[in-house]
Amino acid sequence: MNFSRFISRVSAARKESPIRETTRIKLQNPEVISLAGGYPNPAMFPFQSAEIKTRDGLKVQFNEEDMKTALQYSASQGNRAPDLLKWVKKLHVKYHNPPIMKNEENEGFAACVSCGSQDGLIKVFEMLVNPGDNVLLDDPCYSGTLAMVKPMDCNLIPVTTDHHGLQPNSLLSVLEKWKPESSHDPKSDIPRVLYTIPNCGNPTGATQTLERKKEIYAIAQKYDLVIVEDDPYFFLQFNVSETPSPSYQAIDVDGRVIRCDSMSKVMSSGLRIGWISGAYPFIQRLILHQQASILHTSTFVQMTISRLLDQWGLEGFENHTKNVQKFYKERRDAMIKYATKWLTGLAEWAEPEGGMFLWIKLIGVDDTTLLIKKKALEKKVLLLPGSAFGVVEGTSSSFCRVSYSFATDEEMDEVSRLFVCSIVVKSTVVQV
Ligand SMILES: Cc1ncc(COP(=O)(O)O)c(CNc2cc3ccccc3n(O)c2=O)c1O
Repeated sequence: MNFSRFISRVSAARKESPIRETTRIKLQNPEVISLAGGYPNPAMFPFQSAEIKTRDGLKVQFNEEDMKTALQYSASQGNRAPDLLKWVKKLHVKYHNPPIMKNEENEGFAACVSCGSQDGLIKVFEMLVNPGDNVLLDDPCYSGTLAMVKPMDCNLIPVTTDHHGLQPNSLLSVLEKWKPESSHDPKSDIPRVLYTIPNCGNPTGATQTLERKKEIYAIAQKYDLVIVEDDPYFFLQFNVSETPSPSYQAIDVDGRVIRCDSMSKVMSSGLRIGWISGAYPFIQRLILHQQASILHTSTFVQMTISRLLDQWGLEGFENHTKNVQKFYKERRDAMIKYATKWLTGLAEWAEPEGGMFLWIKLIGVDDTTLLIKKKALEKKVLLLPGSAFGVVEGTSSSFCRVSYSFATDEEMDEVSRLFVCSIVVKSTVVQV
């Protein structure tokens, strides 16, 4: 892989901060007496100890000595002591077994902890995209990603999806405008980046089959694309009996996959823990970005997560994720029950295989925006119109996104009933 082909001008210009370099040296050589870094003295921190109880009766405890570490600056890449990065590697060996782990150190597997995958994702785009670039994305696309890339003055190219996610033929038809060999021409405007949500998509709930992932990966090899796989719902796949649908990282023999993971759906969304992983040449650029932006993700939060994982072990984490899968599957089933009860004949949908979202198409409604923002709201129903997820600004959408993660059965029943009222009122207006 020619990694430098993918690095933006801004990212290529980043250099290691001298201050952060001293942090790295000190962490790697604890015996060194350092007067270099501007570390505040922890004796002046007001917090002395902490204890967090878990639902399964465990305790994550921080004594006075622990707090000196937990409340102090730490390495930009992520905590090494105690070691969240160790856990990241263990989880990736278990769930993805990335082929690049066999590569030489300088092109092998690496990871950088971020404040949620959103923080990591915007840094990935800033690492890969120059103004004017052509960027390929799932369409519809997670609105949080659109908020990142739309201001970047690049040309966003939608790639059609269906209830199995990204369509390989759609990707091919978009790329046929270029010759694959154009990827060797630095002056060509051939796309270099494909962003996709491989499993339990937002907003569609779609999961790409392994066959599709292999087809798409082969296309990425042919046209020399980097695949940014944004996979915060990986652990929310409902096929709890089998192993989760493999990630792109699991089939990435070239080092062209940059993977975004999140703990938001399985551990906590407010603690803001995620990580970006992939080949070291990419992760190295992200670490430099962390040094220049947030310095590092909260040391205390990283230690909280790693200390719980130390107690759980991989088996305990697996048991927890199976509980999470079971919970969201039950919520999905309830949402389908009430949507079927109230919306049959008025709307259609594909049953999500995981995640938290149901993507509903209203029959006979060209664009749901006004219906959702006005009619539904008048009935005290708040949903998201499909237009919020369109790659191309102003695109109409017959869809709306429903999140079933929080609502009770009663709320789902009532929302579906009220939503029908707003649709029926709308269609009455149309008849008149
Ligand atoms: C595909 C995809 N990629 C990345 C992220 C960000 O995850 P994190 O930074 O690791 O927590 C997300 C989170 N999606 C949402 C978040 C959210 C937060 C408050 C209120 C509403 C929210 N709605 O609606 C969302 O869809 C996502 O779906």
